[in-house]
Amino acid sequence: MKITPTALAGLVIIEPEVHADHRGFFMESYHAAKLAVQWITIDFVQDNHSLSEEIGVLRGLHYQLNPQAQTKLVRVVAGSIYDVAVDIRPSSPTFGQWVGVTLSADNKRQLLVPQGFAHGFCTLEPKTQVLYKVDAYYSPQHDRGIRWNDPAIGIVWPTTSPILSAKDEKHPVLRDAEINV
Ligand SMILES: Cc1cn([C@H]2C[C@H](O)[C@@H](COP(=O)(O)OP(=O)(O)O[C@H]3O[C@@H](C)C(=O)[C@@H](O)[C@H]3O)O2)c(=O)[nH]c1=O
Repeated sequence: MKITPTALAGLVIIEPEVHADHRGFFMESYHAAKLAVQWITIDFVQDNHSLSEEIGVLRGLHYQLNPQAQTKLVRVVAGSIYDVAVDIRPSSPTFGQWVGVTLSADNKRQLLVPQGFAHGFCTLEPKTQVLYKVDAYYSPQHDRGIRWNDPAIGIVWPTTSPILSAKDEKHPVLRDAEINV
């Protein structure tokens, strides 16, 4: 398992070891003890799975307020996404900065998004399926969003006209968002 830090503290890319043979491949997609060796210990409690039918489906930018803030371990099992995390930790020296990584069924990369980040992704292929583990249960009362195209954040998405949910069309910009994470 290879762990690569990003420019944002705590946000890391994880690449599992892939064992390929004539049948296909095998990999440990999650291994608590191997992550613990790298000082990453998380008690995941919920697994999520989404399917996006079209290219250009954008889900985000999402987070939950305390005490239901979530760490997310994101991976793709069909298709590919441009996966984005924005640092919204109020006291962080990188507050408001973002990182984007391509995750695909082929590259098998995972993005570990810590609590204190807003998260979103845009599909790069039709019929893309995303799996992610979270360490706090979904809580609609704590669920919040930030506008995907907040100019102050300046994310360079793969499309300027994404397919959005009704909810994601209405989020405030970061400056107006509630962020007691
Ligand atoms: C996130 C979530 C949603 N739901 C329900 C609520 C709603 O009826 C339906 C669809 O929810 P949403 O529109 O919020 O789904 P979606 O836009 O896919 O939300 C997800 O986006 C990505 C980027 C994340 O980071 C996730 O944490 C999550 O916020 O599923 C659950 O039952 N449990 C959950 O954990």
